[in-house]
Amino acid sequence: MRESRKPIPVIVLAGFLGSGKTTLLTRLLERCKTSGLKPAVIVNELGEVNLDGMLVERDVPMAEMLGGCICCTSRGDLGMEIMALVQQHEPDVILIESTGAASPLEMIDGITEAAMMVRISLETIVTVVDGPELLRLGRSGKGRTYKLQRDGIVCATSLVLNKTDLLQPDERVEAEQLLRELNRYAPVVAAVRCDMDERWLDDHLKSGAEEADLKMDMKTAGSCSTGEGKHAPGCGCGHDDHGHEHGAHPHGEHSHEHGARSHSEHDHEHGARSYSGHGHEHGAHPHDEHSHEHGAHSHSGHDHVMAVTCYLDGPVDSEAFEAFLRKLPDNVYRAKGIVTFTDTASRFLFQYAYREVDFLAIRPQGDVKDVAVFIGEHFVRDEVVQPLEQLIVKSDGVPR
Ligand SMILES: Nc1nc2c(ncn2[C@@H]2O[C@H](COP(=O)(O)OP(=O)(O)OP(=O)(O)O)[C@@H](O)[C@H]2O)c(=O)[nH]1
Repeated sequence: MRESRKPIPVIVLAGFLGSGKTTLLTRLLERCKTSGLKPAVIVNELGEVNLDGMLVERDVPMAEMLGGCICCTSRGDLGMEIMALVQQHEPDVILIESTGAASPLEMIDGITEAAMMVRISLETIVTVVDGPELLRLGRSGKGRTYKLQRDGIVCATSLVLNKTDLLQPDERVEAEQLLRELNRYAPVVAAVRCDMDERWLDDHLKSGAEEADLKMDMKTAGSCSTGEGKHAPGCGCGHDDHGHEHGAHPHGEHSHEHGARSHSEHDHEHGARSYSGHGHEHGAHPHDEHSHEHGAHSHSGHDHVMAVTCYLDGPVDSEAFEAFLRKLPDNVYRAKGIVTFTDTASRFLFQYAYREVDFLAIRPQGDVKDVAVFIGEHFVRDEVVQPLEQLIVKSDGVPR
């Protein structure tokens, strides 16, 4: 158990929607496990279901802040969650994954407020950057989405240039230069699937290890430092530690052509929270009045980023579902959820980010409903939800 007088380090995982925060969270948690560190996690999602928690092992204390953006909920809420975790679990390190639409600057206030009550210290803000998206938005150099992405980069103490497998070598150089221009101080590491080396992970978790006087086997840590531009090795894993099939296509194929990818998360459910403004504009969602009719709930954390949560009350055909994802409107840039297919035995966690689709076979514990969450800018809810509802096969075996 940690000495009570030493502050517990808090690490914020920031980064725009779909950049790879949950991927990094799972890597940090795996490293905590091998290092004997006891983590606690706070997960924040724009949708009303904790899909990001799907892969967090059940013995890791986790607080969920769902249905809104951590930086827009009252700072007190974040502070209360931190205090509750510290008091109940006495973790060695607290990892906070923010929604991809959060401004870390706003979260810092909440964490600092908690620091006045319990012994914690904000050690690191790691911002995970989606390489291709950075270039796309950086080249246009304008728009609120770019501003959100830029804010995350500017206030980072550590930057991960992720998804470099999707960048040409010259594009990677351009992306690194752009990051340098936006933030001259934070070390930048390029990565594929946030596959950071052990040294990097230990450096980010180390204050917890030192303070808690726990055994961190530094001999196993790589010799590579967190230097600028260091390229982390690509992920070669086919399985995760949770007995899930990794990277499985619903038809059993591993399709590189279609960008089928693997991913791991956890599930929980929680009620939506209310907002209090901190200098953002918050409008009611224009389609809110329809949301309950179809079992879907819409929510807008920032006025231009909205999330629609849609529960599915039957299975769908896997090919039709994948085709549906590929035809999502351009302004829906993130979708994720849990589906049951008519033509496979397993249920799947699906991920969609900027036209890339991933399926992961899962066996959720407990009563987990099929659900899809769509996140984007100013999209028309029914253009997304109606085609999906038409795919749902009712108990008589007929699609709607
Ligand atoms: N090609 C590629 N895909 C990646 C990489 N890292 C993550 N992904 C995929 O990108 C998608 C989003 O990854 P997540 O880790 O869930 O991203 P996130 O930032 O937690 O997403 P939100 O919580 O929705 O903001 C998943 O399908 C991942 O498998 C990478 O380096 N390369």
